[in-house]
Amino acid sequence: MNTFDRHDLSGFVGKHLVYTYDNGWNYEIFVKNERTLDYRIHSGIVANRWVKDQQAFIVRVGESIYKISWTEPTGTDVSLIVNLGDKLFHGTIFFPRWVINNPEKTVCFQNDHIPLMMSYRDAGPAYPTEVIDEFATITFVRDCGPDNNDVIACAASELPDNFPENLK
Ligand SMILES: C=Cc1ccc(O)c(OC)c1
Repeated sequence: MNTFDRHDLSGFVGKHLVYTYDNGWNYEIFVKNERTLDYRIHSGIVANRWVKDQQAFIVRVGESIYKISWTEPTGTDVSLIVNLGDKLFHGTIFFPRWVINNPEKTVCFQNDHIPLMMSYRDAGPAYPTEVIDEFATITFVRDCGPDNNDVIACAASELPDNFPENLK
């Protein structure tokens, strides 16, 4: 039997993480509550995109291992494994073809453009999907408490040059 309580997300909710994928893409996530995340993207094909209050499935699959899965208004599907004990992370991103063709269309504060993103999603093309399956290294972790709206509050391009060192 498991020695951990799979329903206990208290070791994960409120965590603020920065991680770098092996392909060089740098991402930042805040686990806002048991069902919600905020994030911003520092580099990669959609650098400077940021999102608040994305609804997600968040589950515990090990003593300090969590999985987060969601589908976005753009039609992009994401599933992440966050292994806090080993500072190891794995992300699988399923990009619709239109995002690969025109990534700049998604670079915004998405919350201000939800109907537009859904219209892009519905216009497609969706296929063939581009699957990005990459490990990442967690470079920064801190606790910010649940439902904190100050953690992800601007685009990566609007942060001070010394981020994230200034947050430690
Ligand atoms: C497409 C969104 C997306 C992709 C990979 C990620 O690690 C992520 O973290 C918040 C978000």
